[in-house]
Amino acid sequence: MTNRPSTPFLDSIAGPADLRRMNMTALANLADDLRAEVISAVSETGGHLGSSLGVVELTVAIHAVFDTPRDKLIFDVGHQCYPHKVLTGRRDRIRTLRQEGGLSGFTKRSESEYDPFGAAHSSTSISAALGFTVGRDLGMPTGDAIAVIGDGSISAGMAYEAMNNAGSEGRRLFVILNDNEMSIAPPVGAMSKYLSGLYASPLGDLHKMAEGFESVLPGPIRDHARRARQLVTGMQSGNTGTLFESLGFSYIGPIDGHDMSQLLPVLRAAKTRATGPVLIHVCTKKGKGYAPAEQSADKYHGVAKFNVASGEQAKSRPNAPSYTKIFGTALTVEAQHDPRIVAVTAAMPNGTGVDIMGQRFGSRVFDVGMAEQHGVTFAAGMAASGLKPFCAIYSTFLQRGYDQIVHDVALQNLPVRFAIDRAGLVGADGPTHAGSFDIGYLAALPNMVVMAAGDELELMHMVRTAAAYDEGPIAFRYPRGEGVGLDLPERGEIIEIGKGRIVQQGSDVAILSFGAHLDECRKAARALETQGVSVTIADARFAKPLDRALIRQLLRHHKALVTVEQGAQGGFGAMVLHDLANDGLLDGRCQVRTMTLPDRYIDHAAPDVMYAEAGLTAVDIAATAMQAANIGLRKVQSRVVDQG
Ligand SMILES: Cc1ncc(C[n+]2csc(CCOP(=O)(O)OP(=O)(O)O)c2C)c(N)n1
Ligand SMILES: CC(=O)[C@@H](O)[C@H](O)COP(=O)(O)O
Ligand SMILES: [Mg+2]
Repeated sequence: MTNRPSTPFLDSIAGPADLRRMNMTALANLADDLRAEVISAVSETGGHLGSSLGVVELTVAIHAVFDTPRDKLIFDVGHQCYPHKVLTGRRDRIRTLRQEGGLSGFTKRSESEYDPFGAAHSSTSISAALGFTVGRDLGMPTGDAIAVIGDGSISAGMAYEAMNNAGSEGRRLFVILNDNEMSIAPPVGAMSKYLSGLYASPLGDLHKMAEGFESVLPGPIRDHARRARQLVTGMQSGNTGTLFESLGFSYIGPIDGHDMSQLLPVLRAAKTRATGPVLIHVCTKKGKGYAPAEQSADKYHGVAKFNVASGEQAKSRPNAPSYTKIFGTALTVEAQHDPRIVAVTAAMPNGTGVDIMGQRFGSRVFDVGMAEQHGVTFAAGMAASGLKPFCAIYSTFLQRGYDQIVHDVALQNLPVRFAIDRAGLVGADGPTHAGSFDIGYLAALPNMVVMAAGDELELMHMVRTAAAYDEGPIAFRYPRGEGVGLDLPERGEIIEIGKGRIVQQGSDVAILSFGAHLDECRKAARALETQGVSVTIADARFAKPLDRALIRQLLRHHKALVTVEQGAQGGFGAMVLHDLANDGLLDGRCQVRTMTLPDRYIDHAAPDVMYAEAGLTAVDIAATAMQAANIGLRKVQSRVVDQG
């Protein structure tokens, strides 16, 4: 166990109710202890450190002023909730964060009454908070609702939808904008510039304060605020105030989100006076109070385990480059060959690897901010203009832009290329981030071509194939993490649309893999072969259009055909069943089984543990093949385990 910090103030409290009896100095001391505890805990678990450090004082102040859990505190994304979890009865488990059986890395309703709403996908907090205010006003047993949303997350369309509605509803609602001038990368967009302008003036910290709040503020802050507001209002003659006020919110701020002498009176004033929606603009530093984080370009947004003294992170020693890196490099090669190739990311240039292309072709890479819906249709417009857009969005986040894929891309048959990273189970981020559904939701769409890379070489082929394919929309998926360590060429080959490939030829059972579980299928085949079972492995490559000839060939020549995919029911296996059933080929001569993720959500753990929980290991695949072919289940399990 690494040495734990001394945290006397934190040790002295049992929960948020204790904070309401503490004075400002004690609360500031508590915040210092809380920061030390979070740094210590995350050094042992890894996780979203930077965001959590930025809201330590804010979290203490909110719990000190509001009556949580009756008042509902809703964090947007929830990656910054570690201080909140320590304060709300989970300090004893904080070092299980993001580990099998441990605390979630995000807020989660089933984890605590202090987590009234789950998160992880951004920009949902204001909508949820507004929902709680309606509940309150219609007599449900709930108090105030406070949404804490970051400057990155508030740039998403859903946040505006919610503010627009909140402004017209006029209900008492608190939105705290946590503005640290960072998303995962530095923020982009006009909103980011606008927010910077709100506190860039020389009028000191509190140059903008909503009318009516000054009267309940303590002396020095009140006078300073009144003077500042009068100055700003005078300067902006004719302009009633901020964007938020135009949306029907009272606006307070910007205030220093690390200064308890500002946070406490402002939150108390807002709580005392608010009769409608209030937005409190709080300026913070991502990574605050931990030098390695503050000095890092990404502010330690997502870290591995690390040494507290040095900040040095535990380096994973992958045996191969990540799929992400291979994608980014292959895309850059294609961009060299074709000036029409452009790339779109939704605030994740590094996570998707398009930053690699950006280093060479910066003017052809577009970061639209946390705005997947816009990003998809933006790419559709690019395609309609004759460009070749690669829209690189994680599988789970692409869900945010589904109607745009249907309505703006597939229906118009526009050649948008979807590079879908984090396909399948992703590990510590858990079920909110699992890339489970893209196969089904894309293969259902007429005009859509749906591919999945069986390994990193296949990914290179698919990037080149997508670059060359201009007949309509095309998508290719690949998992989080590294490939199997293949030697890779300079550039991939173009593969024939709708054609799969035989990986090895056998005769008893056939395993038809779609995507990167191909390696697990190889392990299953090896185990089966030691038991005298002859196995064909085929890589489908396409869920749409299917390689119907290959599937019929497998069906004709084997006792069993097992499909395997890193996706939910209703995906690749379902497409195969549709095809066979409609040709009357499911006559039992060859038994067909489809292996998918189960119809439930898999809790966070290491990916291999999650796939075991999902029933998708090599042992599971081998056993399914044996059962389907009605071949006695000999000691398959032991062989697979022995081979590892
Ligand atoms: C819909 C969606 N897209 C992308 C992400 C990935 N993501 C997680 S946090 C983050 C940046 C959040 O920035 P901000 O809201 O400013 O919070 P901060 O990290 O600065 O505290 C992004 C892009 C997400 N969680 N949800
Ligand atoms: C909080 C959030 O949604 C992102 O930070 C996400 O955790 C990134 O996932 P990767 O670590 O797979 O890039
Ligand atoms: Mg931010």
